[in-house]
Amino acid sequence: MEKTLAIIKPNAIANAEEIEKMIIKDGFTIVQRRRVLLSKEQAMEFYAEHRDKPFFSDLINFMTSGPVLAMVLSKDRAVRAWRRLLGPTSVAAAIKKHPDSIRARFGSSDTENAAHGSDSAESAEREIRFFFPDVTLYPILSGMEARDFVDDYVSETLVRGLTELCKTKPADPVSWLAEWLLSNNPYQPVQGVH
Ligand SMILES: Nc1ncnc2c1ncn2[C@@H]1O[C@H](COP(=O)(O)OP(=O)(O)OP(=O)(O)O)[C@@H](O)[C@H]1O
Repeated sequence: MEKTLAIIKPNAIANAEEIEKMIIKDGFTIVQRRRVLLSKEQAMEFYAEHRDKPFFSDLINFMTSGPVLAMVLSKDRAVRAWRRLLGPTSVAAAIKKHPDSIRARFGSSDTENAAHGSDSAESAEREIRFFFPDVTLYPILSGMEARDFVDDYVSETLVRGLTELCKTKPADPVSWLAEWLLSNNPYQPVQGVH
């Protein structure tokens, strides 16, 4: 499944719930979500390619004027599908040509156009890293591949954890097991020594 980055911009954050419903209805899975207030430096880095455009300072002021909701969306051809649901950059064009699109419904001007979407798979990867540095971008395994992965990397540790759980009998077994698995994961990332 392809992934893309969606941002609900400050002028549409009050409509985030309704926009999320549109996203789900369109068949996307929301893999990650994070509400953040961008600093000017972060917004300038994110929109660096537009640094010489006349609308750049308005864009930076707008994007830092309130919280944004960043989401990783997953679906077959997610980049293209999300941009279709967004509608054109210009809100006037969106209202005219795609009145059901997110920008037509929730945008208020060419800058305050409600939401963002990555423009290619490459941009999506970079932009997802920007907001979610820890996210796994590898495809989610299914079927035999998933079973092999569980056999090779999960079962042994999980059985050890469940055995300890039975011995310990904690009040909240789910949280206890989650903590135990985090502390006993044999595949923890190793910190390099520089
Ligand atoms: N002509 C313009 N006047 C004012 N603001 C603009 C204009 N063109 C773009 N912007 C603002 O800059 C953002 C980035 O522009 P870009 O050309 O990358 O559009 P986009 O790819 O449709 O939008 P986004 O990158 O936010 O998904 C736009 O979403 C909009 O907020």
